Order: sequence, then structure tokens, then C-alpha cells
Amino acid sequence: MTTTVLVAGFQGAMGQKATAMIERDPELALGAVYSPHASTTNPAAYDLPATTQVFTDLTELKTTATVWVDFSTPTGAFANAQFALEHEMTPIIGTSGLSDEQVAQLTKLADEQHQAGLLVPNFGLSAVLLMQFAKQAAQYFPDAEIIEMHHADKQDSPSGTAINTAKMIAAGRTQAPETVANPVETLPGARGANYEEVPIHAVRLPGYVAHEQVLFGGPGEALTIRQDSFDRESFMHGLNITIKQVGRLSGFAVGLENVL
Ligand SMILES: NC(=O)C1=CN([C@@H]2O[C@H](COP(=O)(O)OP(=O)(O)OC[C@H]3O[C@@H](n4cnc5c(N)ncnc54)[C@H](OP(=O)(O)O)[C@@H]3O)[C@@H](O)[C@H]2O)C=CC1
Ligand SMILES: O=C(O)C1=N[C@H](C(=O)O)C[C@H](O)C1
Repeated sequence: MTTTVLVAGFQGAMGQKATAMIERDPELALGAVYSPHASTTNPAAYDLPATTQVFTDLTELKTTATVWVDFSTPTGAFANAQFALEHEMTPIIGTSGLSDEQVAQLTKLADEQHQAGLLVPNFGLSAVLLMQFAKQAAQYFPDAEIIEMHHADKQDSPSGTAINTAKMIAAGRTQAPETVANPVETLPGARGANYEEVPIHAVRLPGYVAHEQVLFGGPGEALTIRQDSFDRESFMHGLNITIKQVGRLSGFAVGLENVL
């Protein structure tokens, strides 16, 4: 059976990879693409199949796609996912930057619509394993810091993966981390952002793609866990599996591990 997919943000770095992967897979069909800033609705202009509908306006969007893949922007992704759920499409949100409150709203909407949905902070297997290992390590090393490194075009900081890693570290801890009584930052921001008592440091540099290091420190020892996406192809296997498996979920979930 063929699954028909819509890709939102199809002209972006991830959108282009995703549309190419879908076109290559005989079990998938690229039914439609969406971006509010696309200049024409002619698929030939983007080297897309003639059967792929191009939409630039949500109010005009009508498609046979059953799965909505989102690689847009933190501001666009929430409204897109709401639209998908309200129009019988299962959202797979790859876009980072959604707040916990927005995730709670999507979970409620999915339940109301009797729909599934998945937010995937990172489609890379190395990142999923890093997060699981970090949760495990936090049981013994409650003191941890995250350094995430990305390409210079990344809009949001910190990365969705870093925030999710911090959540998993917090969930894995059995003791509170140590805190400095009166910290002094002689340059504001020197200790990074703080999520669940995990400092997060975001690096944005040309040449990088997507990388994360988690540093754990304990009395007289340290543990470092690192993952690297050297190419956006690293996200495509996870995305392919998610498109094929997401329909089995009941309700809205977070994390690739839900479909592995
Ligand atoms: N989960 C994962 O494994 C991964 C997630 N990501 C995340 O995916 C997102 C996209 O990344 P990337 O492709 O690098 O970013 P890009 O900036 O390259 O692409 C985003 C695209 O979305 C378009 N866009 C803007 N607003 C909307 C909207 N409301 N609806 C649909 N499309 C819109 C943009 O168009 P225009 O430029 O004309 O505004 C642009 O073409 C980011 O949040 C990133 O963090 C990235 C890699 C892996
Ligand atoms: O913008 C990116 O590139 C990436 N974004 C995601 C995130 O914010 O975690 C996933 C991966 O890190 C690549």
C-alpha cells in the first residue's frame, strides 16, 4: 500500500532531502508540498513530479495526503500541525522550537480528532541513542552540561535535541545536581541557558551540520557522550520509518523511539 505524504517547508535544507527520499521510495508518494513563501504553484519549477500539488496558502490546501511531514520554522510548525490534525492528516513534526504548552495543545487536539501524531526532536539514530545513554548516565552522574553545535543558518537555540536531552537527564536523575550558592557571571550568558538544571551551550558555526556532546562530572571522574550528524542524510532513515509506522500510534507522542 502506498502512503501519500505532504512536506511542509519543502524548499528548505531538510524539506529538499525529505521530498527526494519520498520520491525514491516506491511505497511512498509525494502528494503535495507546502510553503507560504513559494513563488509559484507549478511543480516543474521545483523539479517535483507533475502529480505533486504545490500549496502556498493553508486556506486553499486540499490533498489526498494522509501524513504531514513538517520541516518549517518554530513559528509555522504549530499552526501547520493544528491544520494537519483538523484535516485528517497525521503530523510528523521534525521542526524544533515548539514549547511544552504547544505540545500539550497538540496532544489534546489529536485526542479530540482521534488522530495520531509524532514530534521527533531528532531523526538520527545516533542522537536517539545519545539521549537514552544520557538518561542512563544521569542516574549516577546528576551533574551534566550539554554543548550542541550546529550550522550557522540554524534559527533557533538551543536545539530541540538539546532540550529533549536535558529533559531525559532530569528524568534519569535520582539525586539533585550540585548548585553554586552565589554564581557570578562576569559576562552574562557565560554559563549558558538552563533547562531542568542542565546548562546548555549552543554553538553556531559554518562547516558544522548537527552535533551534540553531553558532559557528566562526578568526584574525580568524567564521562562524555557525543553524536555527530555529518550529513542530513542521517535523518532520512528515521523519517522513512516514521512515515510508515506513525499510523500505528494512538494519540500524539514525542520521540523517534515510539516508532522504532
Ligand atoms: N528532527 C530532526 O531530525 C531535524 C529537525 N530539523 C529542524 O527542521 C526545521 C527546518 O530546518 P531546515 O530545513 O534546516 O531549515 P530551512 O530554513 O532550510 O527550511 C525551512 C523552510 O520552511 C519554509 N517555511 C517558512 N515558514 C513556513 C511555514 N509556516 N510553513 C511551511 N514552510 C515554511 C521556509 O521558507 P522561507 O525560507 O521562504 O521562509 C524554508 O524553506 C528546523 O526547525 C530544524 O531545527 C532539522 C534537521 C533535523
Ligand atoms: O536545525 C538543525 O539542523 C537540526 N535541528 C534539530 C534540533 O533542533 O535538534 C535536529 C538536529 O539537531 C538538526
